[in-house]
Amino acid sequence: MNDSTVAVIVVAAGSGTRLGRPEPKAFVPLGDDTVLGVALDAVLGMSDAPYLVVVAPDERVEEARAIVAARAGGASVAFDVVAGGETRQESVSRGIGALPHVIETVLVHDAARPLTPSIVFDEVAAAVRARGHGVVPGLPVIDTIKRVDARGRIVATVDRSELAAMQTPQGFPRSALEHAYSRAHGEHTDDAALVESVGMPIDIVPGDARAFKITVPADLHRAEQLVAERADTAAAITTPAGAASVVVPRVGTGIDVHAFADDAGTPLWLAGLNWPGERGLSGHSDGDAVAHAICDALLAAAGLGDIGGMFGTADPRFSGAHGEVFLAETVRRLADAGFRVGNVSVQVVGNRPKLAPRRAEAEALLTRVVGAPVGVTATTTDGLGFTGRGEGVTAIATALIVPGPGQA
Ligand SMILES: Nc1ccn([C@@H]2O[C@H](COP(=O)(O)OP(=O)(O)OP(=O)(O)O)[C@@H](O)[C@H]2O)c(=O)n1
Ligand SMILES: C[C@](O)(CO)[C@H](O)COP(=O)(O)O
Repeated sequence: MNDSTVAVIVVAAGSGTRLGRPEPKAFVPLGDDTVLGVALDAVLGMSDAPYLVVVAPDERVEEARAIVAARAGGASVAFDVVAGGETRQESVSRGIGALPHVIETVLVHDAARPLTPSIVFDEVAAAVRARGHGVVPGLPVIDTIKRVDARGRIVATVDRSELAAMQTPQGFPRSALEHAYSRAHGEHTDDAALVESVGMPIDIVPGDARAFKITVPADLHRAEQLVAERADTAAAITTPAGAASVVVPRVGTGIDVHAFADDAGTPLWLAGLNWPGERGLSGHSDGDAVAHAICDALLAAAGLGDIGGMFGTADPRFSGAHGEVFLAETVRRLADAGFRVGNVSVQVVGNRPKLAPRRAEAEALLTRVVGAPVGVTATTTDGLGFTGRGEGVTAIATALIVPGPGQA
């Protein structure tokens, strides 16, 4: 058995009213499994197996125990299953009550977010241990948000740069979580809100688009598609029949360089974002080297040429055009050619802008436009070369794409 001091409480006791299925949401089929089963696989994929507490509807505790035992036994993971309460908060509270004494770090996770990658659990647990206080994954808010009155009339537009959409797993030192649960008043929709309410600090780390919550039928449909894609990939790689028709992914590389503009008033657009206060890049379009490098990597992988060949270098229709325009069209052309994007990794080389504070925002925006995970990293060249002298920016992208039937 594991001797971890980390526990994950998986809350699965909700009824799933908004999903509108006869069975509670965690027991709804997902692929050849259930929502709960898929969520547990993600937890059990952590690099160090945690202690597991599953909180199930009162009448489904034994069914949940069988689902957990089938997996946790093989993984030598110690676990408990307890009955939940009327609200999520009550269910979490009952999960906390089932923690063994040795546990020091607690992650609370919604079973309703079954496709959360295991690495998110690892990162949240590591961050809680390193910082000694609460850590929750969040994504930047992409839509414009309005405050609305009871009549449905807009009262104000909220500054979304101050907002983040909360996901789970939400991690806390055990002592902080227990303290907050023993002191908090009223009902809170997540554990961070409850811990905040007693004045304890919580940090946000980047969430993951795959950690979306299954709330309404469209979410379940999206999860089913992702699970089916995962199963197809696994079958292609692991089964003898699949080996004969294995789908070979393709990779492509793209590099783009733009000089900083002479005019200090030129706005900077990079990674799809506007960077107020930073000098812009020169170019026929908006000079977004990150978006352009990604386009080249995608086009190269698909054998569709490059961004210059596709959009020209002086077409007046693209004068000042934002990177999103080129990216969206590139992805569309790939789809027409029978490819879908697996993932993209792009590195920015330059002194400015400092990417780290807005990395999550850039990744979320690019991920949305590309329709697949986009990771963004940044580095400097220790003062060497044109990037080191602060004369411009380089971006280097690698894209992995998957051919559809007939393309392999
Ligand atoms: N009494 C409750 C309510 C919710 N949850 C869990 O909290 C997570 C987030 O809740 P939500 O997605 O809102 O689930 P439901 O309450 O089931 O959905 P609905 O509000 O549509 O009924 C889910 O994993 C759910 O199982 C729980 O354990 N106990
Ligand atoms: C915990 C949570 O998933 C964070 O986003 C969310 O608050 C719970 O969902 P609900 O729909 O508010 O119950």
